[in-house]
Amino acid sequence: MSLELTAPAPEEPSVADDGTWLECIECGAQFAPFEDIRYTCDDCDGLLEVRYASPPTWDDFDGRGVWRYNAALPFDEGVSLPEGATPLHTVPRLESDIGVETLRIKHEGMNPTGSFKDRGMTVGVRVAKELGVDRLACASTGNTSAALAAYGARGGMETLVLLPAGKVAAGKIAQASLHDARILEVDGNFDSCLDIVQDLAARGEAYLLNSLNPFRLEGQKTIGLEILEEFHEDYGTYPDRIVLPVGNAGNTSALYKAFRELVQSGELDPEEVPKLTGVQAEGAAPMVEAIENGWDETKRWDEVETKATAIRIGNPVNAPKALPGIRETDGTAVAVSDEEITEAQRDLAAEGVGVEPASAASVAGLRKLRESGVVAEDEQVVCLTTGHLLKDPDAAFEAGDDPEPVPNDTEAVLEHLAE
Ligand SMILES: N[C@@H](CCOP(=O)(O)O)C(=O)O
Repeated sequence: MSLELTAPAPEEPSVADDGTWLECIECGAQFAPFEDIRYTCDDCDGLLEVRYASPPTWDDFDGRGVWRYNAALPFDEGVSLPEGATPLHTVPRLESDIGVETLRIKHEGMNPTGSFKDRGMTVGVRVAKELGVDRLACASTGNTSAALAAYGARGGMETLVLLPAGKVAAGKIAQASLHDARILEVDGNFDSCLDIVQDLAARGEAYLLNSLNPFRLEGQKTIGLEILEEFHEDYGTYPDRIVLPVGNAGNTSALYKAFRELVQSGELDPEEVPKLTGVQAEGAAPMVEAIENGWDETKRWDEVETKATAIRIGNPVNAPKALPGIRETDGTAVAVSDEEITEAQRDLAAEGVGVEPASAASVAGLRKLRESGVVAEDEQVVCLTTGHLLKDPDAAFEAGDDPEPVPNDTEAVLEHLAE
């Protein structure tokens, strides 16, 4: 495996603030982290990454949840609900049915607002406070808006969310609404919403907290750190592969960064880095297209459709970070149909794990890759499930069984059960 490491400068650059700085992944330009607001490189518009003079070691970590990993984050604590420390479920029947040596499910739906976005927001909203901004904003297929609304409320800040009209699951809008976000429904898809939010941010109207913001991804790195720690505790090894749903490609980028930092600090052998394996819905699969064609960038899909609304995205902004993450860890990407997603949602539910459709894409993708022989039977695999079942009650009703009406009478109920 050729795990390319972009090592930090041997000496801290002059822009470093407490050993932390921002660096462009394209041209290497470096910026002070908290003096000005920027999301991309001033010189070439490339994506930025947060860099640290001292990458973390396992011994640095202490406590529970996202802030256990503060040695790998820009602050010691954040605006917290708290988040992280999600379960790594065993699923014995599914494991044997799919036919891999080990299958564990990292259920990010068990975060405070029901998705992994909370990990990014606890850091992102803390940074917003450091920068002294008033208004936070995001484009969202739903989960980011729910998390931003809750963490913004926790931080006492104004929040603005732009959603694609008619394409956001009910649970997610309810969350943004009750947490008092100002909700704008745009007559367009998620990618158009993000274009507008980027324009608003560029005009200084709001602080952008989508995963284009490099600090969001710092919080999301902790998913990878938790998986490695817990898996190692249980098996004495690290997983061969981590399979994850891909929308804006923030998690793929974040996990890759977590692994690179551990390699840099000598805590992880490049050979032990799990293969990052992305799964998209067939109707919204620009990353799969880029991986299959060996492209260095994705082409924007203007028309996207899938019942997995959380990954209904045609222009993944983090593709320049995520494509190398998949390639350099020897991973792959695969597209699955909506039917395969629903089937996987039922499979997980049969093990007691309730997830929204996009989350089930990881399991659907694993099954497909196992059937085609890309994933071997002796592999140890972790699938990431990104959001809770209750996020999308309509999809759950559609995938599950209908309630049966019965008379208000015990004998009649017994008769009905005997039918
Ligand atoms: N699925 C996401 C889409 C936005 O992604 P982000 O990670 O860039 O915020 C959502 O829940 O809105």
